[in-house]
Amino acid sequence: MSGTRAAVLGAGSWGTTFAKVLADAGCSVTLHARRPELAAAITEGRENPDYLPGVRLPEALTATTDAGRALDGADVVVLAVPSQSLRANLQQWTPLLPPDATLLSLMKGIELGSTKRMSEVICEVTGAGPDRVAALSGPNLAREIAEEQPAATVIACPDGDRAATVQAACHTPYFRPYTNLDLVGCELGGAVKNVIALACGIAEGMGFGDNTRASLITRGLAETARLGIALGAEPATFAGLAGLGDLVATCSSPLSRNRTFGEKLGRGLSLEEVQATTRQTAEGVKSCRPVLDLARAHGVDVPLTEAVVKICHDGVPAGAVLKEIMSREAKPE
Ligand SMILES: NC(=O)c1ccc[n+]([C@@H]2O[C@H](COP(=O)([O-])OP(=O)(O)OC[C@H]3O[C@@H](n4cnc5c(N)ncnc54)[C@H](O)[C@@H]3O)[C@@H](O)[C@H]2O)c1
Ligand SMILES: O=P(O)(O)OC[C@H](O)CO
Repeated sequence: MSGTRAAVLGAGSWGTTFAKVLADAGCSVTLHARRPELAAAITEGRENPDYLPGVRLPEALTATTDAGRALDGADVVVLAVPSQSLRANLQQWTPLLPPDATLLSLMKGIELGSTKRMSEVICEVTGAGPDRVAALSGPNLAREIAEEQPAATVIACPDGDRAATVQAACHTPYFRPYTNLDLVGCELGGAVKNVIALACGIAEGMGFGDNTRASLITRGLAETARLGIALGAEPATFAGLAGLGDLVATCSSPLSRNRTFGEKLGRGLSLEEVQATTRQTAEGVKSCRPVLDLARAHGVDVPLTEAVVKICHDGVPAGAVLKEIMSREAKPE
């Protein structure tokens, strides 16, 4: 869709990859990076060596450390920073936002403390109405998409026309976006799958195989849908790309940061030891707590999320949590 101007704020794995998708779809794209050396490597070297080494970035994509320059005249503003830093980042960017631009969240997390979804944080900080805010979510491991391996995704927005405009702006021969009006369900699917991927990684690290993973995926989907429905989501969303699709990809792929993080915990490393091994974002580590808080506030049972919180934050050994979860009261499926 030639003529669309996009600003992508956050030059990590997914921000850079999605900036490439937009450029490949015909948009003119400016990517905001925090470090000048990274902005220069992207604009002059056509590569993001820190997050996507070896991937050639298109000519229609430039990078800058100047947020005002990136946002000037943007039709679509894409937010691609870690969920827990969105509020602070947005407070700086809000005065620079073009008044009618669509605000598109790529983030998959729930805010600590407030238990807000990312679109709720965006509306609160920027004052934008909910019809101006969209979220993109689906089975989208950045590296695979940067390599142009075919994948599908969902653009969720309560305003269907706006969702369709974003869909057209990022549709390429390797990236196929669908629209969905269920913003709550799509955002929740993306946030909770990271918690379940941690559980799958922990199981992998403990030496368990495919039956365990399939059981976690299936019961993880059940608790995601229970919570989502309590929050007003459409049940069908959880059978779609932003639900089951993303859950399967993230829980199965060695490329997933959440699954990899869990695997190291399952092998016996402490949270701090695992954190020291990566600079990339494993959103489920922080989001598991607000997901549990949200579930408790709505009287929803989320045993796998509770188990992940215990292992990550309460120092309970994975073996003890496993025994507890397997001996829960037997019940119908
Ligand atoms: N990587 C993927 O495959 C993928 C796919 C779909 C969705 N997501 C989601 O997209 C969001 C961004 O993920 P990512 O993979 O690009 O993360 P990343 O860790 O690769 O990059 C994060 C980016 O945010 C910037 N940033 C700005 N403020 C920051 C702060 N205060 N602290 C730390 N970094 C800050 C960093 O400089 C970096 O450029 C996450 O919510 C993630 O769940 C990621
Ligand atoms: O690497 P992860 O675990 O953050 O997962 C990346 C994407 O969300 C997969 O869709």
